[in-house]
Amino acid sequence: MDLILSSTSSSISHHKIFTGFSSKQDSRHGVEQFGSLNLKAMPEEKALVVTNGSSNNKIPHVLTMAGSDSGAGAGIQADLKTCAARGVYCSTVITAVTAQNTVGVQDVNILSEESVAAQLKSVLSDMHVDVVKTGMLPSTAMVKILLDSLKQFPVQALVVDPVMVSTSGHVLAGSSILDTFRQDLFPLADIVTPNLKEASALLGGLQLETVTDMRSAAKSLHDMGPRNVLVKGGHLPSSTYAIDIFFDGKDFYELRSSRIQTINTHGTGCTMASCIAAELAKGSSMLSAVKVAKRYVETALEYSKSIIVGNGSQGPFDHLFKLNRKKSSTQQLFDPSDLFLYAVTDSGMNKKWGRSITDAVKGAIEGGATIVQLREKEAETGEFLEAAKACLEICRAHNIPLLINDRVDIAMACDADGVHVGQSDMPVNTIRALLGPEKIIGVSCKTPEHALKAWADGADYIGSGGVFPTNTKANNRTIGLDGLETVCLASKLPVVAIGGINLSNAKSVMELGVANLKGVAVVSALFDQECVVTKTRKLHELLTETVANVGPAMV
Ligand SMILES: Cc1ncc(COP(=O)(O)OP(=O)(O)O)c(N)n1
Ligand SMILES: Cc1nc(C(=O)O)sc1CCOP(=O)(O)O
Ligand SMILES: [Mg+2]
Repeated sequence: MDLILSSTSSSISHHKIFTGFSSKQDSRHGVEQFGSLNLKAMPEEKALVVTNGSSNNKIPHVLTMAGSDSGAGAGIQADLKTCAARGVYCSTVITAVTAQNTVGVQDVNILSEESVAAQLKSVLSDMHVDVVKTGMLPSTAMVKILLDSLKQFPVQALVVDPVMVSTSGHVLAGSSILDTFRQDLFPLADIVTPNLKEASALLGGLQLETVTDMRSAAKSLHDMGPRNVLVKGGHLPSSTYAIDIFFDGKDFYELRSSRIQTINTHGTGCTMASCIAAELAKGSSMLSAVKVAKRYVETALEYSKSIIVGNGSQGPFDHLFKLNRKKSSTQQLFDPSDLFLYAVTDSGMNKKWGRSITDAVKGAIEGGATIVQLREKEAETGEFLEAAKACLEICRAHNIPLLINDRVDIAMACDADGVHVGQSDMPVNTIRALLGPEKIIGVSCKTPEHALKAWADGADYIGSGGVFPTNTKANNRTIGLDGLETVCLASKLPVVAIGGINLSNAKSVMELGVANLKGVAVVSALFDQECVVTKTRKLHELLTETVANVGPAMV
């Protein structure tokens, strides 16, 4: 998935000051700080135990208020599975019981207002809920009940998926509710996540057929009061990609993922919204939550594209595709600026200079390396795994991402932050399905075609080279500074340059001044040296100085 293709500012001035939603920032829903002591309307001693974010016993908690889907692809069931897959507790308030399957919706039984109010009270009066996510809200009265409950029991964030029509075309909330959504619910929402049909209905039947239309829709919906809007373009006609527009009141972000060829798409909307809620409950910023959610859906669809559940024309997908993987709690999320000084290890060089791989990694980090890749071509598997675990500990202690070259198995076994692979290694989409949405994947690219494929396959960055001749990699084709520039200009992903880069030529690389060229990856200039710290530090200083002179395009 291409997470952010463009981010352009809107010229509108907004009536609210956007503070963003993150673990360190406040929210409007009455809780001072996520992760700090939160004394909601609860018995005092209980609040102290369950709401202190620093307590190991506190599990992030999403409450979903939605309809039950008997086929379990969407609604409450999708929300439960999504939260489970993302490591978040999920409680439920059921608004309606639908009878549906892969063919369509056969029956809808709306629960009484009393029952809905009682469910809300049961959960909110007892449990610490971080985020409320709404799906099918079949009546105005239910919206009002929710709003009253939130007044009494404030939560950290409100995610509103304005469900109106099932994918099979069944009406799940009538048009009479539109005014309530617009006037009462949206102003309290941290994000609303309509699909094209819902956005159109909310905007009085406005035709939405292009990305430009989606942008204006996001802006108009934002004017109704939510802090953020995500217009999902999954049904956009004649688009090669699944494009969503995220608008935070200031900037537009165009989020693209590959359009997976499958009929198993039932429940993607509910899943997207509940994944956003789950990530927010864990303390993510809104943009990061949306990015992870989009990638989670894309990965689940890719993984489930051939599964068969039912005989109808729209099947569910497998939310729990990575159930057998343990979840990392300290994963480094990818930041393109991490590519600035990319240290790639080499066991031969370390042996030559009589140092261990862990000492090499420590030295590089001390000298200013911003990301580390273990490239141990000769290592025996067991030895490599032990070394990787030891290096991961060092990297985690310094918040430096650790990637593994080639060996997806080693990366999985030690829970590294990601992998770097070449053109003839395991395909990126397979790696993504194995590693999940948040791991970092880099791919070596020598041509614009490689670069575009890496992006379409869901990589996070590309390594491009050899910029200069190198002795470190046998038979490596040199593409030169020109070749690097051509790849950078074609790439929709951030780029790190590699191959023969050292203190005497790194300046010429960074002086290319292409915005997505984020740094240099280096082996011998750091590790075929007596002192790794000194060489890394010198290169860091040189890069910093060069980037400062080249100007803001590089940052
Ligand atoms: C950052 C970075 N870029 C390119 C490479 C080369 O990877 P690959 O083409 O798979 O070759 P090997 O490193 O496996 O020999 C890299 N390792 N890192
Ligand atoms: C590992 C690697 N990949 C390359 C590519 O062109 O993709 S060049 C290379 C070797 C880089 O080592 P040094 O910094 O010692 O030249
Ligand atoms: Mg390789």
